[in-house]
Amino acid sequence: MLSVNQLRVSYGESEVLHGLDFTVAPNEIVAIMGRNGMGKTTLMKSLMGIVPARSGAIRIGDSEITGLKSYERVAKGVAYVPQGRMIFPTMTVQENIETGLSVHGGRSVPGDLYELFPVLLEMKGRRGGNLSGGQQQQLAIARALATKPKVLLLDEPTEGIQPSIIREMARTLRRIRDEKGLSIIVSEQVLSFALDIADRVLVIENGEIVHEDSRGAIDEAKVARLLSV
Ligand SMILES: Nc1ncnc2c1ncn2[C@@H]1O[C@H](COP(=O)(O)OP(=O)(O)OP(=O)(O)O)[C@@H](O)[C@H]1O
Repeated sequence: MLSVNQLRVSYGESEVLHGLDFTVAPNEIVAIMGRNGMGKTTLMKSLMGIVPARSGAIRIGDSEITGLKSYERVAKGVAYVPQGRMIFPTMTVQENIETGLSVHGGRSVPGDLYELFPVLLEMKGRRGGNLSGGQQQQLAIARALATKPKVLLLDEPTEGIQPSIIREMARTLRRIRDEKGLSIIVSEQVLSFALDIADRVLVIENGEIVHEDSRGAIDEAKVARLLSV
């Protein structure tokens, strides 16, 4: 569904991603792991069109999206849950989700979103800023799903979230993948969460993919070593 070829990204003269190659299939969850500063957020932002690619190609199916603006990528089926969630704090839960509907001209929040996240139904009239961190993360995921994506990008979704909620989030993401057949890319530093959800783990170090394992054959010790300083 998503393919990335020789993707290079720079900030000014400083190249941060040095020619990444990977694909993500429909129904597949890929975890991009790596220590702080290794380029995970930059990769997410470049897939979303927030930072430009210096060279290389990003495709959704056969359609190249490398030069497209972010909103055009959303229309092509890419959705993004940024690090820190970035929900709209003064808008209600329902209004936050509705911002995602406009992409396809929908008016009301589809029931299946509230089915995935019952807590959001309970709180639909509350301001986003008054929700807990875990609830805001669910809201950010619901808002992304409202755009009916083919590829869902999540940047460090577990950051600042308590362990019981992280386990629930893992279950929900697997359910979303199974029910909607999405490709999910999640950047992560928490190994237990990645092992819980990922069909494949890629480890990024200094802007290059240095290790790749598939579910069932994940070399936990090696990945843990790459994640430790
Ligand atoms: N706007 C920017 N201008 C210049 N350099 C940047 C910018 N954003 C990030 N960088 C640099 O790019 C490199 C990769 O950063 P990035 O944020 O992608 O890493 P990360 O793996 O997501 O880390 P974290 O886990 O802390 O979010 C780092 O060396 C960082 O200092």
